[in-house]
Amino acid sequence: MSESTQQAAADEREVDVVVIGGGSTGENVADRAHRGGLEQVVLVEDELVGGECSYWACMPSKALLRPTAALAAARRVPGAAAAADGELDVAAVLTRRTSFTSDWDDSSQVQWVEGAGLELLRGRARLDGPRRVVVTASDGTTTTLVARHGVVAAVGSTPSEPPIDGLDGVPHWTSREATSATSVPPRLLVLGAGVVGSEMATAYRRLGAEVTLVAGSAVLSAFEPRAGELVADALRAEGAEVVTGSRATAVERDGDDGEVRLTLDDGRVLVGDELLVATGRKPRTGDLGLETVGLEAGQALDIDASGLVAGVDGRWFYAAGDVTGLAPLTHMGKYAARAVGDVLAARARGEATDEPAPWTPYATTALRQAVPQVVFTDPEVTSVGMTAQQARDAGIDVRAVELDLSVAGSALQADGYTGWASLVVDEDRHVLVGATFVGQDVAELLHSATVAVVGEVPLERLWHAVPSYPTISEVWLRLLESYGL
Ligand SMILES: Cc1cc2nc3c(=O)[nH]c(=O)nc-3n(C[C@H](O)[C@H](O)[C@H](O)COP(=O)(O)OP(=O)(O)OC[C@H]3O[C@@H](n4cnc5c(N)ncnc54)[C@H](O)[C@@H]3O)c2cc1C
Ligand SMILES: NC(=O)c1ccc[n+]([C@@H]2O[C@H](COP(=O)([O-])OP(=O)(O)OC[C@H]3O[C@@H](n4cnc5c(N)ncnc54)[C@H](O)[C@@H]3O)[C@@H](O)[C@H]2O)c1
Repeated sequence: MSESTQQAAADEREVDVVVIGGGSTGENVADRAHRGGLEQVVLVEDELVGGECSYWACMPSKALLRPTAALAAARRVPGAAAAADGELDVAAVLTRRTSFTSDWDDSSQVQWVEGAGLELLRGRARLDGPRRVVVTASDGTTTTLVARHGVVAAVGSTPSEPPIDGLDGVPHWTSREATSATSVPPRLLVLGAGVVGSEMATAYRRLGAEVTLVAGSAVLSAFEPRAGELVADALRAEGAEVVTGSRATAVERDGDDGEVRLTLDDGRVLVGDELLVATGRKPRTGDLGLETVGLEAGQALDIDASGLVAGVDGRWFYAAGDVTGLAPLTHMGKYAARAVGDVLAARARGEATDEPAPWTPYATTALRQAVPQVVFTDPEVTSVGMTAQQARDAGIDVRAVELDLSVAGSALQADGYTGWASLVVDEDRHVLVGATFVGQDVAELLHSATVAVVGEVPLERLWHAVPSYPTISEVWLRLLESYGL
């Protein structure tokens, strides 16, 4: 027992489960474990209950994007366009965004936690050896929890920034400032053209900023290459500058909020009034006490199919959500959370002792095989499963079919509709292992592809899933025809 734990011994309590992190993932683990029959489930949260998604990620970012997408959509439909020729009301957009974050107040989520029968403990949690968690409250008092059935790390991730000369000393935006800003900078530099960079470049361009998007790679390089090309084309068409294949080497700023100058590896210097660094995320495990259970501080937590962390003795330490480095998305964190909460309850009853088989109730198979994602740029980019290249790299005998998205439904949706779609087929099994749709309003098309991938529906049977006319879903028919059905 460490010195800090000895001091806190008077406050030591045994409980069923400790969930560290009250974000969307942690809330769901705790709820499922409790519903499964575990009475004393303690949720430990250091900041706002609800985590990144509610306050600085999904909700506010989509709230910034949605009004601009609605306006752009109306302007693409003659007749409606005439009624939509005014200016975007930026103040109203920001106000609505703030309402979606409940003004960064977590009272309603706290109410939900309490109503669900969970115990909320405010403070910073640290592991202190197997099954032990020391929680330090903001006034310095500590509580030691000893978990009978398990400890779950659902601590999320934080921005990861590249080593750029001067960056540490220059105040700049991360996704938190970009999603909570109270005004729009006249000129915004965005470093990183992944999901955060592409979405925020779209939002801020449409809110009136001059935007320059810079990436070492192509835009949205984790997706099919055509998806990123179409998003880059659209951003350029709306007046943003898109610089790909360039790395930033140095940054400087006049004072704390003056002009920012970003130097690129080809010598160019970009100038802006604000800089958003959106170059990926890292697991929030730097100060979690991982070394007290034989793991390395700062590492992503490697999990088995039931969420059990690899490299730790005994069956008590689980992880879910961004901290695992797998599919850092709210819906996938919650999917993993359901499995972990359920398996904790099952194992407390003496059931589910082995690692679960793929696609069985306690398994998180989709985390590795069928991750759906929507990027809310315009065009939207949606994908599930593997890109053609990823499938080839995995040794699958692949055939990819792709086409421009142009069907009666898309023509009706918007004049000049621009879109693209592809299917990645495993030729041995004749099933889909991946799909991508790009275009306005394709987000709702994605779940059909997810069902096809997860269900391993043979193409010959998929042929009988007839898309309604005239909808954008008709692209499914065109894709299957292109395949040769
Ligand atoms: C700008 C942006 C937009 C995004 N948009 C989307 C989207 O549209 N759709 C989507 O699916 N995903 C989106 N994501 C990803 C999504 O936000 C994350 O995948 C999700 O929030 C992860 O949830 P989590 O519960 O694992 O982690 P978090 O939400 O980060 O929650 C972890 C919680 O743990 C707490 N915590 C950490 N360490 C401790 C500790 N030691 N003690 C106590 N508490 C601790 C933190 O305070 C935090 O509340 C977006 C991300 C960003 C950055
Ligand atoms: N709609 C959504 O689902 C949504 C929205 C936002 C974020 N997210 C989640 O958040 C995660 C993090 O997003 P992100 O955009 O921060 O990361 P990301 O991994 O998607 O993209 C990082 C980008 O930074 C670039 N980059 C890295 N180092 C660089 C350097 N030194 N110089 C220039 N460019 C550099 C990369 O080339 C890439 O374009 C995503 O993986 C996603 O899961 C999801």
